[in-house]
Amino acid sequence: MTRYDLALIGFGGVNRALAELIAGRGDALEAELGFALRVVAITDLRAGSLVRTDGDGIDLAPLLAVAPGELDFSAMDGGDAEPRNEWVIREVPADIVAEATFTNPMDGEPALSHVRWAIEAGKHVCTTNKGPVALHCRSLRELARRHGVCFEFEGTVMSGTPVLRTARRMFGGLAVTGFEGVLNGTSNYVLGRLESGLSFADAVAEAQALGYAEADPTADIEGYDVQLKVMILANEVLGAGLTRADVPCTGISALTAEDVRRAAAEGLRWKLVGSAARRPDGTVEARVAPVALPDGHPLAGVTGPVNTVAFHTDLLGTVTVGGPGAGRVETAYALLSDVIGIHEQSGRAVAGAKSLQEAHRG
Ligand SMILES: NC(=O)c1ccc[n+]([C@@H]2O[C@H](COP(=O)([O-])OP(=O)(O)OC[C@H]3O[C@@H](n4cnc5c(N)ncnc54)[C@H](O)[C@@H]3O)[C@@H](O)[C@H]2O)c1
Ligand SMILES: N[C@@H](CCO)C(=O)O
Repeated sequence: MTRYDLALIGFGGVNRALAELIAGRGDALEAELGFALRVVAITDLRAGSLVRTDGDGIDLAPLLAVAPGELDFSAMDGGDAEPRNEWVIREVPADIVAEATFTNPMDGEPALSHVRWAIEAGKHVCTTNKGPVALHCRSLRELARRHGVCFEFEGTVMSGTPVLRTARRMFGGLAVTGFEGVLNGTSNYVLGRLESGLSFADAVAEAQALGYAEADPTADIEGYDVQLKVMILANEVLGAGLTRADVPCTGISALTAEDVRRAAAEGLRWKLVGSAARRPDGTVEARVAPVALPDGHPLAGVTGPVNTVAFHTDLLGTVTVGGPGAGRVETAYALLSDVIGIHEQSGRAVAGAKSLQEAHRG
């Protein structure tokens, strides 16, 4: 039975939910997917680092029994008060590094370094971190190709809803001309709560407690989170090569509860919309801005942390993908789907190498 050893970098909502998935349904996953998962290292800014490469690896149950803010690895066997990210990523034997530290929309650090170190050390990477992907995807892909490892990031757009894989695998042979979507769970949740009478601050606090918001929710409210997602989608699906400067961005902070409620009374729903469209000269224009959509519009009925993106194509017209856009478990599932993707690609690589060997022998 194949087994993948995982190093978890960042042990907040998402990677903790991944650990819960592995601890809670590892055996069922093993039976269904044909591979086992073992966590051999965890690092976190607040908890420190923990490494166990013997036996079953790290015993996850006792860690998960401790409240997130109170976890301290320093007194544990194999533990250290320091996160020791670089040492863990480069030196601890692991097959896959799951990166889920905070997203930095300016330069992608420190996640960018985490991803680079892992790839340079010959480890596959899956990440939910938008910074490195939006800002440096091309160079990281090239680095991964040179080192013969996978670089997966399904959770960076619409959490566990497989929008990137759908667009990459299912749109072959047709031209995507653009897309528009509700791509941030927090702001959409906040707009809905304003409509039902909550204050802006209380609505944001709820989204934080539910695990939807970024470490600094300004990124959700001012649209930077959607800006990164539009870049990722446009660069993946339209081959756009967009930088942040190419995507003008306005968030929802200028909207008041009164604006939202008055619009609703008039049959309009405020949504934070991220969009991109190919111009006749082949370049791509993109933006993030709040829009008051009429009730019948396909994006007007998208509520709470649900996200939806409508892709415009030449052969199929508009194809809409919708599902959870945020949430700890939903995003942990994206990491699991990345591991499945890595397993499939590794299987293909092994099968390809075997058939090459057979061809040489035959
Ligand atoms: N929560 C979601 O719904 C969601 C959805 C999609 C993508 N994401 C992305 O996934 C990532 C993780 O999200 P989350 O909800 O778990 O965030 P979180 O704030 O709950 O957890 C992040 C963790 O990373 C740790 N950390 C920060 N800097 C670190 C460093 N330098 N070294 C080691 N640990 C460090 C923090 O201590 C924290 O425990 C973020 O980049 C976020 O943008 C989150
Ligand atoms: N903070 C983000 C998480 C998902 O990327 C959101 O609310 O959509």
